[in-house]
Amino acid sequence: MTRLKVGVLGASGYGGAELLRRLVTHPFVTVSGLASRQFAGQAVAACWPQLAGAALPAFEDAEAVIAGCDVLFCATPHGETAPFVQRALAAGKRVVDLSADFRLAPKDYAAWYGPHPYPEGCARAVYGLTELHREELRGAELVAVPGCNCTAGNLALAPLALHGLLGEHVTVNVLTGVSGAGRSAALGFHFPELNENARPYKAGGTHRHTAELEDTLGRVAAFGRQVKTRGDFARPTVSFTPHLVPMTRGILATCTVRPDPEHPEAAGLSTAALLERYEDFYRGEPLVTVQEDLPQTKAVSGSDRTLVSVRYDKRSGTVTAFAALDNLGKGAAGGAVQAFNAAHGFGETLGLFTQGVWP
Ligand SMILES: NC(=O)C1=CN([C@@H]2O[C@H](COP(=O)(O)OP(=O)(O)OC[C@H]3O[C@@H](n4cnc5c(N)ncnc54)[C@H](OP(=O)(O)O)[C@@H]3O)[C@@H](O)[C@H]2O)C=CC1
Ligand SMILES: CC(=O)N[C@@H](CCC(=O)OP(=O)(O)O)C(=O)O
Repeated sequence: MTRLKVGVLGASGYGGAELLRRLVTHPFVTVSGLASRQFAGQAVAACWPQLAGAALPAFEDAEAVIAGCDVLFCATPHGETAPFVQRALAAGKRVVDLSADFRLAPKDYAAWYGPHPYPEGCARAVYGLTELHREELRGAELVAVPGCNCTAGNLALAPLALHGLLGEHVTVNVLTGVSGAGRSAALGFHFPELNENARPYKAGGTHRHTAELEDTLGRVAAFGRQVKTRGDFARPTVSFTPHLVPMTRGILATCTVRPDPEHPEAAGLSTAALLERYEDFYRGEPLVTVQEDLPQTKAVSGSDRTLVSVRYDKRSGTVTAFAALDNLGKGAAGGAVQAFNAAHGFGETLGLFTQGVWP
């Protein structure tokens, strides 16, 4: 099979670096270009010591990267990315976008981000959570890779959504590593401010990932296991609170719901019964492991796996679902390469890391 020429925008950022670490090992990919404004003209090692010696071209400007590729990965900030995507699609390229620019319908994007820079593009995008959109991803010209917090929360809760067990209100709390804020994060992300510290942020229903959580859970409740990106469906209300904790990588999502006591399955709920439903839901998934042990972030660090578990609290009638993933792995670059593989009919784990590193 001929190799696809793949270009990466935002290659000097954390998401970009993790894309390169995966794409250099992919048997059906040649990395044809890397873009950075800060490092244009320099070798990759000038920016990334961990990639010194890898078979990668020097950084150049974004337009040259777009012109030279078959498939473009965008690891650039939301709002800045849509114009690149528009130009790449117009030039007949396929796009895998790690930013938030094509995840939501234009009216929802406007509510959380402001006016959409290229609203027509949204209709061409497939949401890149492969476990739920695998069929729809095949042949997709534009993949909108989910956010890291949403990947964790939605993988934790999707089996409950399928069974109608979300109840009236969904609470999603995440602990997130600092690399989630990107390499260019500002004051407040420096070591002295983070070390020995844990702090919530964007609380009170203000985090832009709330819309993505509600979208995905609504889709699963409405359409079942293989869902469509667009369409009419009711959304649950999600209360989402992220917490920044002093670790480099990782997301741990802890999600609590109270199923309707009148629901036909409510009387038979137990942890064992829930784990069985989760195992059914994720059976055969190469990158999601359902386990009885409670997930922890170190077990997925450096990998593209997600660990999921669930508990029933009989006393309060609540279900708590957990997911752990690496925000730069399954939560960004790993999820992106998995969706790229699904879109192109490649083996889904090509280029990916199915095991983590420990310690
Ligand atoms: N970090 C994470 O855990 C996750 C990140 N994402 C998303 O992935 C994308 C990248 O995030 P991350 O790698 O963390 O961010 P970083 O801040 O680490 O990197 C951002 C990259 O974008 C480039 N860039 C910034 N502004 C522009 C611009 N106007 N035009 C062209 N290039 C630009 C920068 O390169 P230079 O300045 O050299 O040009 C840099 O390479 C974002 O959309 C983010 O939301 C998604 C899931 C998880
Ligand atoms: C620690 C931290 O700040 N995390 C970021 C993660 C954002 C992210 O990467 O998600 P997108 O792809 O949607 O931008 C946040 O919570 O906003």
